[in-house]
Amino acid sequence: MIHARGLARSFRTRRGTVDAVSGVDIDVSPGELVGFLGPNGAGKSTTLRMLTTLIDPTAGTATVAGHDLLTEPVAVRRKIGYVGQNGGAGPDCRVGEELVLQGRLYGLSAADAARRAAELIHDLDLTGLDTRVVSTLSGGQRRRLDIAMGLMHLPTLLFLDEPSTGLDPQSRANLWGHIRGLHAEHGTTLFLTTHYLDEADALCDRILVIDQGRIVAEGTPDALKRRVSGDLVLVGTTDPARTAQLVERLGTELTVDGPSVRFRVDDGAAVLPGLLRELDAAGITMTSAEVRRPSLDDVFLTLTGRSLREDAPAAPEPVEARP
Ligand SMILES: Nc1ncnc2c1ncn2[C@@H]1O[C@H](COP(=O)(O)OP(=O)(O)OP(=O)(O)O)[C@@H](O)[C@H]1O
Repeated sequence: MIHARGLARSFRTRRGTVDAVSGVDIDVSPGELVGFLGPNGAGKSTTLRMLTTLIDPTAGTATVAGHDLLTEPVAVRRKIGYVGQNGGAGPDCRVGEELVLQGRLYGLSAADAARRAAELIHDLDLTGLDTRVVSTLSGGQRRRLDIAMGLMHLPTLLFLDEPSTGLDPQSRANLWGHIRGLHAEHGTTLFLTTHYLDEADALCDRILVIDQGRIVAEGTPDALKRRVSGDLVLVGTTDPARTAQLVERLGTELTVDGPSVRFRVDDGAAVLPGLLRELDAAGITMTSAEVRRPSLDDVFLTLTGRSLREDAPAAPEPVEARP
């Protein structure tokens, strides 16, 4: 669905040239839900704007939805939907009219546009809002309208630029539900940018991590987490000093903190039963046990030497768990 090779974009500014994107390769298969994760200024929006034909690359090639980005930009635009950070709906327009107009702009007949608008109003939980003026919608409703507009012409590929930025936790969770629903029900290929780790983790089948214009990692959320050196195991026992001696050969980064012993191993769940038996044999009681899988933030830290959270705005909390 997307095949990009060496895609790059630089901008000339008064202070010199900014290499916003420095040659990225991207492959997205039909039906995937791919997240493009990176801190502020990493190059996410610039990449998205190139892939959606809004700006030309300075180097590289790409096919998007089966068409060449450089030689067939109009065909690309017909096949894709794009929901930018600021949305496309005019503040003074009415929800239903705006959707129908969008459909008409993409060549749908008046009847087809009205039918499609009604479907999307239902699918994106905008029922009862079709005569409302856009500026009176809540942030979550507005974002869902933006997505509906991006879907009016039945694109096979939808680009979403930071879909949940600015939304409260409830609206975010609700929007994620809708995005998952669209993906599951219609098989729409989705490519979204985010600087929220929890969003990438909760929504995406696969994540590309971009930093300073380059893709620094790629994989499923779980596979990326496995790239960090193993699970963190925390066990509480009645004799932490002797416990530490027993676990010394099991893992690395061993620390004792009060009754708790922490260490890192490849597979925390696999070592716990054996450890429990050894502690039992030594007359030591295990009072608690916890295995912590690495977070995507740990991945980013391992890859770049700095925390993603240092750059990214804090995500609203709390958020729903992945179903
Ligand atoms: N039109 C432009 N002129 C000059 N520099 C630009 C322009 N657009 C983007 N840049 C620069 O390119 C780099 C990448 O910007 P981009 O907007 O792609 O990052 P991003 O990952 O989307 O960030 P954010 O999460 O803040 O939206 C930044 O250093 C930015 O300042």
